Amino acid sequence: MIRAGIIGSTGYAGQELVRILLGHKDVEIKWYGSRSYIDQAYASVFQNMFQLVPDICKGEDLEQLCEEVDVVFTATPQGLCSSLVSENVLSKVKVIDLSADFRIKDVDTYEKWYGIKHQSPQFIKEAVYGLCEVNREKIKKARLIANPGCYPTCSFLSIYPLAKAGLIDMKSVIVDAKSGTSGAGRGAKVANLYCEVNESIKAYGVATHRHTPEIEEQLSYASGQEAVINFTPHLVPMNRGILVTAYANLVKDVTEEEIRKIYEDAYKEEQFVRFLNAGVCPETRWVEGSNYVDVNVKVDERTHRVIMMGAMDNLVKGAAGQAVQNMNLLFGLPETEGLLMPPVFP
Ligand SMILES: NC(=O)C1=CN([C@@H]2O[C@H](COP(=O)(O)OP(=O)(O)OC[C@H]3O[C@@H](n4cnc5c(N)ncnc54)[C@H](OP(=O)(O)O)[C@@H]3O)[C@@H](O)[C@H]2O)C=CC1
Ligand SMILES: CC(=O)N[C@@H](CCC(=O)OP(=O)(O)O)C(=O)O
Repeated sequence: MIRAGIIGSTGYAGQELVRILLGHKDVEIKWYGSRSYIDQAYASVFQNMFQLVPDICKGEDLEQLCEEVDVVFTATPQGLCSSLVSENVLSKVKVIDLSADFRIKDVDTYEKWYGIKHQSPQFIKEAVYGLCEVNREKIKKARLIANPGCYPTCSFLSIYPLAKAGLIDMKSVIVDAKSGTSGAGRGAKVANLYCEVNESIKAYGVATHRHTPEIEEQLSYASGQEAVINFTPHLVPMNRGILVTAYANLVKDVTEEEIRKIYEDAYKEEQFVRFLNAGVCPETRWVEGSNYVDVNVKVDERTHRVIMMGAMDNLVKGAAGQAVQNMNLLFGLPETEGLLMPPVFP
């Protein structure tokens, strides 16, 4: 059995990790980490875990934790993982960080967009960006995984086949994205109260959202060119889900059929990326609770642009599910272990 510890198990992403790992036949959760609920029963924080989790919450002592487990998930705010990780820790356990601390390779870019000083830049280079569809082989050998952001996962997987094929102008990409409120975490914030979110939809972080450099960096690697995007996230009144609609100028004359073939080839071996039939638009309701990303593409011949669409569950493929997918690769397990639950509907 793989022994797992979760720092931040009392947040939304952490709770989703608990839910998924409880159904994973090769994993035993040994450490339910928290900051505010130390010594309290985990099931008193999340009643859905009543009679399923008898454990008591513990703190975030990573040095102690790494004596007791094989893998540590950090589902904590930006800056925490980088302040805890050390050579000693990495020599003993695998670390999968759900925050952004190790996603961006250039430390100045991280510090500029996140507004905080990086606490352990010496580990940025070795950290592997945990997008399994692209970095599978590197992930298998890693000690430290930077689990991708929710918007970046959905945006990147929607655009990736055309970026890689060199068919779109990488400075013309516009990503319009929408997220349910669980994306903002469980912490109390006025902006996330029911009356503030319900019956309304708004853009936020316009031209300043911290996921912009992450998406640009990954698209640059995929295309071999510098990607510069406009990224606009929106908050929508639903619990879970991310929807991406991305636009780009085509740089060659290609037919819809040719483009569909590129997507089919890119994703035919991918268990968790579902390339939909022509004309079917991805919807968050068809992926909720699952590790699937649904994508589709449409050429607008009139404007010579292409529209790339994606939908996924921000807490599963956008966070905990992707983290478990990474863990499976790190421990030589089938990548899909514990992750084949079908989407929930209605
Ligand atoms: N929500 C989402 O859709 C996604 C989230 N992520 C990332 O996952 C991480 C967690 O996000 P999310 O679950 O939404 O956030 P939440 O606010 O819901 O949860 C944060 C968790 O971190 C714990 N925590 C906060 N500060 C500390 C600290 N100083 N020491 C130890 N533990 C601490 C909290 O403990 P306590 O409850 O005891 O206060 C809680 O368990 C973030 O980095 C986020 O960017 C990534 C992709 C998607
Ligand atoms: C709706 C909402 O507020 N979403 C969050 C992003 C989700 C998240 O937690 O960020 P990471 O994926 O980088 O970890 C935000 O915009 O800041």
